[in-house]
Parts: sequence; structure tokens; C-alpha cells
Amino acid sequence: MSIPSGVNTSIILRLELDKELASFGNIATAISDAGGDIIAIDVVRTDKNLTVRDITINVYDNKHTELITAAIHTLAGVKVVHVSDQTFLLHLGGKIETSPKYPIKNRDDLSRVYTPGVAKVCMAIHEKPSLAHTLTIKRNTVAVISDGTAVLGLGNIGPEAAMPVMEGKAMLFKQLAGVDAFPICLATQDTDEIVSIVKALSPTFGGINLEDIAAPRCFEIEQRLIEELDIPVFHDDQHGTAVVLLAGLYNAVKLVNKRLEDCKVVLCGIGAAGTACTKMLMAAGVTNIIGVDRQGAITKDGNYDNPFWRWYAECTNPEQLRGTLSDVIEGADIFIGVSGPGILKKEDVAKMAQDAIVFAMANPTPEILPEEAEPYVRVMATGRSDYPNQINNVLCFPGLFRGLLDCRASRVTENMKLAAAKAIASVVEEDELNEYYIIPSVFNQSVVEKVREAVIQAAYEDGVARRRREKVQT
Ligand SMILES: NC(=O)c1ccc[n+]([C@@H]2O[C@H](COP(=O)([O-])OP(=O)(O)OC[C@H]3O[C@@H](n4cnc5c(N)ncnc54)[C@H](O)[C@@H]3O)[C@@H](O)[C@H]2O)c1
Ligand SMILES: O=C(O)C[C@H](O)C(=O)O
Ligand SMILES: [Mg+2]
Repeated sequence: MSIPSGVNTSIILRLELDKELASFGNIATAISDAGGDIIAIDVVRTDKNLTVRDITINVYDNKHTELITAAIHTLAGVKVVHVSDQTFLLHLGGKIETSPKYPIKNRDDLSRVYTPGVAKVCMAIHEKPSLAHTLTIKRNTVAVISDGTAVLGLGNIGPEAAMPVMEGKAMLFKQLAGVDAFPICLATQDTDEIVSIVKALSPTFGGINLEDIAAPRCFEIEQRLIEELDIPVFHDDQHGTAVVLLAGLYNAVKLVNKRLEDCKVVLCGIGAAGTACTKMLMAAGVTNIIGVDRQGAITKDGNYDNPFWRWYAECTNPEQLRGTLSDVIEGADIFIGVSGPGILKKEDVAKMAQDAIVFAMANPTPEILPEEAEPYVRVMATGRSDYPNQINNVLCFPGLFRGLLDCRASRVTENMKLAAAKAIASVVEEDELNEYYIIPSVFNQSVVEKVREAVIQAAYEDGVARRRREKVQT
């Protein structure tokens, strides 16, 4: 087996070594020859004959782990007790918890936070429901809701399997923007039922972040909830992705000296993210967009049951290009992938226009890996954190909801999305802009603040903010 390349992850190998037979030098050599990078060694226990050690090793993937363990199995006096993956270890028991804001130390405290004191707060809210925003967690809490039908690019893997992603989103909400977020995965894929469950849950929350719900149901679910609820509802895979995509493209075209409006854009994966990205590009003035899905380019004479694809066919592909991705990509300035793993071949990238821009955003495996596309592209981005230029909706949703909650907005507007895209792009200064830095890092603290401010400004301009302007800190 050859040594694979790609993403790093780390594993811990627990080894039992026979002191007579095993040599640590041989173990280190075997790991290193198999391409593993030892980053820590811990002694777990030792006695006269045996020693047990945990070796933390950076590896590329599962195959690489197998390669390293196979190499160790050949060494005399060494037993592999178990192999644990750091990523799994971080998920033990889930990634978030709830905790009280202050302790209940005595009966007096108890009588205020609970019966009888709490009753007067309940009655105050009963008399004036808007007080829920002031006196309950509604003020700062968002529901992250999924039905598990389009989890990353893994497809319809169900609600339990969707939880780690939703917990991850909740962590990011809190860490990046101080927003309390709660993951809720639903055991139904029925549109009416999802709408009615989310409506029934809404009194607890100041906002609803819909996540990883497949197209076309996600469009109807979001639209109905927007109409029926008085708190903002935002489908992250549609609009969060579109906002960050546009931010990245503003900077990428600046770098290659092209006008976005003049670019030929090929977009693959006309689902939740692809549809919203297309609409956002159109709002930014792009006219030459060709959408491709499993059966090839979407054209006016195509026979589609999906009403959103009918819309797509009418409004895109001005030259009515037809055929496969490979057929229509010739001469494209920009490729956007929100589809599935490995569908863009390096030969396709080679056919693109000069200074090609490739945003391969499918997660966890992009449409093409940067190392494959590299020789033919000028600007390359993926949705992942382990390559430069991470185009991921995490650059949008924390700051967006921070802004929405702070000004108590009733909905998300188109202006907010455009303003958020410009805000994200603006974090990269002119003199910093280069092929490997077109979009700020998730950890750049200005991102949340700039997005928040842009959203609040737009909320007041659009008349959807419900807090008095002077009460909102800027
Ligand atoms: N980087 C980001 O921030 C970000 C955000 C949202 C979605 N995504 C990624 O985009 C992808 C789609 O997400 P979604 O929520 O829009 O899902 P979705 O299920 O709504 O849509 C996916 C679309 O891609 C099409 N598709 C799948 N495989 C294809 C292939 N081999 N060739 C052509 N078309 C194909 C499907 O037919 C479908 O229309 C996922 O991989 C997801 O991880 C990335
Ligand atoms: O979860 C992510 O990393 C981004 C996006 O929401 C996705 O579904 O891929
Ligand atoms: Mg998602």
C-alpha cells in the first residue's frame, strides 16, 4: 500500500512493549517509514517486563492508520492494544452542555429562581409577551434544526447521525459569537410536520437556523416558517453558503483582475446551496451561470419535475449550453461546486479560462482536491479548514445571528445578506490579498463583529429591527 496524501488527523496508538524484545527506536522508525508523524509519547504504565505507551501520530486518513498499524504488527515484542482517533475522543458524550449562569446557594436564591418568585416573572411575560426576549433565554438562543436529509455531502443519513454536525454548529455559535445554540434533530422528513414542530418550538428561541435539510423541501419549509414566525428563520446551507461564496468571489476576481459581471460561472449541484448561490450571484450582477446536476447542464428544454429547476432552467444558461460538466466547463472563469466528492477532473480544470477560480465546496470531500487542481488554477478554495481559503458558512451564521438577536430583528433580508458578504470580504485588506488568502479565517475576530454591524445596519434600514437603535451597542 502506498502512503496516501490529503488531510491530517491524529490517532493514538496504545502499544504494549515486551522490554526484552521491543525497541522503541524500531517502532519510531516503522512509523516514520510509513509516513506517520509522531507528535507525543506518553508512558501509561510500566513494570519489570512490560511497558505500555500511548503514541500520538499525525496521519492522513484511515488507510494510512492501517498502513502504520500493519507496520507495527511486524515488530517483535510489540502488541497494539488499541487505536483511538482523536476526533472520536472529542465526541465522547457529545460536544456541548448546558450550565446555569449562577449557582443556587440557599433557600432565598431558590425562592427567586424557582417557586414562588419565578411566578411573578411568568405573569409579567403573560401580560406582555415581548418580555420573553428580556426575561428568558429567548434573548440569546437559536435552535439549530435538521432532519438529517442532506448532512454535509453525506446525504440522507438520518437525524441521529446529523447530531455531531449540529452540535458543532452550536459550539461555533457560542465560541465565535456568544450565541447560545441548541441542536435539534427531528425524526421526520415530512414538510408539514417539520413546519408545525418548529412553530411549536419557537417560543423558546430568538432565531431558527435550519441546517442540512435537502432541496427542494428546504425551500418550502423555510418559506412557510418565515411567513408564520415572528423570529428570523435562516437556512444556513442556502444563504450562509451564498453569502460566504460571494465574499470569496469579490476578493478572488479582484485578485485576477476580472469583473464578476463578465465571468462565465459553472455551478455544480443545484440543491439547497446551489440554488441560493445562483440567486446571490444574480443579485450581484452575474448573468452567465450554467447549472449542472447529475444529468448534466440544466437547459430550458429539460424535463424537470422539480419546480425550482424549472425556474433555474428559465433564468440561467443564456447560451443554452448542454452536456456534461466536462462539456460545459470549457472557457469558464469560475467553477463552484456544492455537489459531491471528486466530480471535477483535473482535465476539466485545464479547459477553464486563464486565471481560473475553483471553489470546490462539497464537504467533507470537495469536488476536486487542491493538490490535483493546483497546476491549472489561480485561486483555489474548499469548504474545509485544513486547506487555505475556507469558504464555509461558519464565516456567516455566528455574526449574522449575533446581529439579528442584538437588534431583535424579525427576519433576515436580502440587504443583510449582501451587506454581510461585503463585510466578510472587507476583512481581507488590499495589501494582504493573495491566492492563498482571499477569505478571512474563521478565527479572525473581526469577522463576527463586521458581519454583526452590517446586519444591524441593514435591519434598521429595512425596518425589521424591534429594539430601539440607541439601545443596541455598535
Ligand atoms: N462550504 C460550505 O459552506 C457548504 C455549505 C453548504 C453546503 N455545502 C456542501 O454542498 C453540498 C450540497 O449541499 P446541499 O445542502 O445543497 O445539498 P442538497 O442535497 O440540497 O443538494 C445537492 C445537489 O447536488 C447534486 N449532486 C450530488 N452529487 C452530484 C454529482 N455527482 N454530480 C452532479 N450533481 C450532484 C444533487 O443532485 C443535488 O441537487 C454538500 O457537499 C455540502 O457539504 C458546503
Ligand atoms: O457544515 C459545514 O461545514 C458547512 C455546510 O453547512 C455543509 O453542510 O457542508
Ligand atoms: Mg450544512
